[in-house]
Amino acid sequence: MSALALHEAYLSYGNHRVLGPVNLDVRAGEHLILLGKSGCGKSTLLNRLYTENRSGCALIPQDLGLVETLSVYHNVYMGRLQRYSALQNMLNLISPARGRVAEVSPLLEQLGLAEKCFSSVAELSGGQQQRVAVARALYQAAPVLLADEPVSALDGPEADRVMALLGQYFSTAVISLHDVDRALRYGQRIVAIQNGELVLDEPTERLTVAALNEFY
Ligand SMILES: Nc1ncnc2c1ncn2[C@@H]1O[C@H](COP(=O)(O)OP(=O)(O)OP(=O)(O)O)[C@@H](O)[C@H]1O
Repeated sequence: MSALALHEAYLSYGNHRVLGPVNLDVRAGEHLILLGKSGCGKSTLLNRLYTENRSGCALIPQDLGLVETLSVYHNVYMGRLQRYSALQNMLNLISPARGRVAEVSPLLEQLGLAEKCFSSVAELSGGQQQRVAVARALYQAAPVLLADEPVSALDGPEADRVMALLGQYFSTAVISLHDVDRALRYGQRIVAIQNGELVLDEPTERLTVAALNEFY
């Protein structure tokens, strides 16, 4: 069953065509990794998938989309903002609801952020901020994850832990990465972008690091 699909799609900014025609079916239950040189169009593709499937997707954007003046807790809570009334959201902003804190805390624990729950995001390192964006996506618990280089600011072991966590929480995901070795370890299917086209679309088991390095 297809979870997300684009058929004969052209992705442009004004007159500048970035990708197209794009034909892509993301099947429910698969982890698809997007690879390709900087500027090839990975974010553009992820953003289009999100724009067309907003209600069913959790997005970790490349710029993280955090509110730096708010606490870690409040940023993670934003993953479920739509589930609550405006009044509940406002009250929670002033005084965090105990039940919600109890839901968010284990996620922060898993991401090594437990002690930062009520710190403002502005006070965190880049890697910590990236983990807050990951926690917000986990908390949202949407059927599909769209993630744009979600571990780029993390060291190797931490990046692997976060990738494993994303895999555990989301059965269906489209994730852009720059690390081909990690792509082979975490993806079931790899799509590479080059010169405005999806030039490779293969199950991971048919691919090697050397084959993927061709796209860099
Ligand atoms: N808002 C925008 N307006 C105009 N052009 C844009 C915009 N965003 C991206 N582009 C252009 O679209 C192309 C694809 O950019 P995109 O950010 O999708 O690449 P990417 O593969 O995600 O790159 P990176 O790996 O560096 O994040 C680039 O040529 C970029 O300059």
